[in-house]
Amino acid sequence: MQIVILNDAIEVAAYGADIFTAQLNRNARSILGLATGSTPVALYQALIERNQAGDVSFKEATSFNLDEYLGLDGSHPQSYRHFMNSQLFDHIDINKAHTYVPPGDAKNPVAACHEYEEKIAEKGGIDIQLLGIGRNGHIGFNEPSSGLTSRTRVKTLTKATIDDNARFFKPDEYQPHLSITMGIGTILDAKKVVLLATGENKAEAIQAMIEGPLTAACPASALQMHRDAVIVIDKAAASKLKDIEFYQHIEAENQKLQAYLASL
Ligand SMILES: N[C@@H]1[C@@H](O)[C@H](O)[C@@H](COP(=O)(O)O)O[C@@H]1O
Repeated sequence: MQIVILNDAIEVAAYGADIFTAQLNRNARSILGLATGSTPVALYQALIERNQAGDVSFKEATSFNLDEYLGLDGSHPQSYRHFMNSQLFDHIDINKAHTYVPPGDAKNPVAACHEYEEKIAEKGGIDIQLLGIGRNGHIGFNEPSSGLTSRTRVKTLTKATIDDNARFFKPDEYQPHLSITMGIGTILDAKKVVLLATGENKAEAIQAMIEGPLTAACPASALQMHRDAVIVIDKAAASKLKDIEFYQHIEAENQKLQAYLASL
């Protein structure tokens, strides 16, 4: 894991946007794995600005989202398809036919999960996967107890996640308790993984993910097994890490090494 600790959410979003911009400028046909939640919004805003300024293009890119609520179709304002359209796709030059979100209205959700996996494989796999993290350590909608090699499937949400996401729904609005989510195995197959987290309410999950044991009790801890996982967090989200100074030291050394390699 590469652990990058920055001052605040603005720096985290800019750092994440730099990684995605570099990826797309290296390979315009990149297969992007995208995420929802409030954390990536600022990163998407940065990408929209860069796209409109002509600094990065999504014209040739393809995207796969991590998850979707089961029971909501894409026109529902709380669906993740709607979120992606309004927060990113409507404002950039991506071909929407090349943006995939698990179908929350699938008649046969189990078959839809298999088809989603097949589609990812058909496109050649995900080059770079963006992730947030739930307070209970979930990634996508892989709640605690999720299999560490799981694939895209229907998952039941925990009460904690339903409560955390209730803020997006009106008090009398139906809030799904089921989802379709990429599995942890699906996420680990991405060539690169970038997890963003900000704020003190993520500090416990971040500590468990980085310093805790590899365990289904903290699904994000599976990223310890990924060969190219970058964890970008602000100081508040890093505040419960026991070895924070060591991680900062490693990153400083890493930057020196990168500068040296670039000078060769
Ligand atoms: N399925 C999403 C996750 O992918 C996301 O990481 C999490 C945290 O969201 P936020 O960034 O709003 O804290 O929310 C939802 O549960």
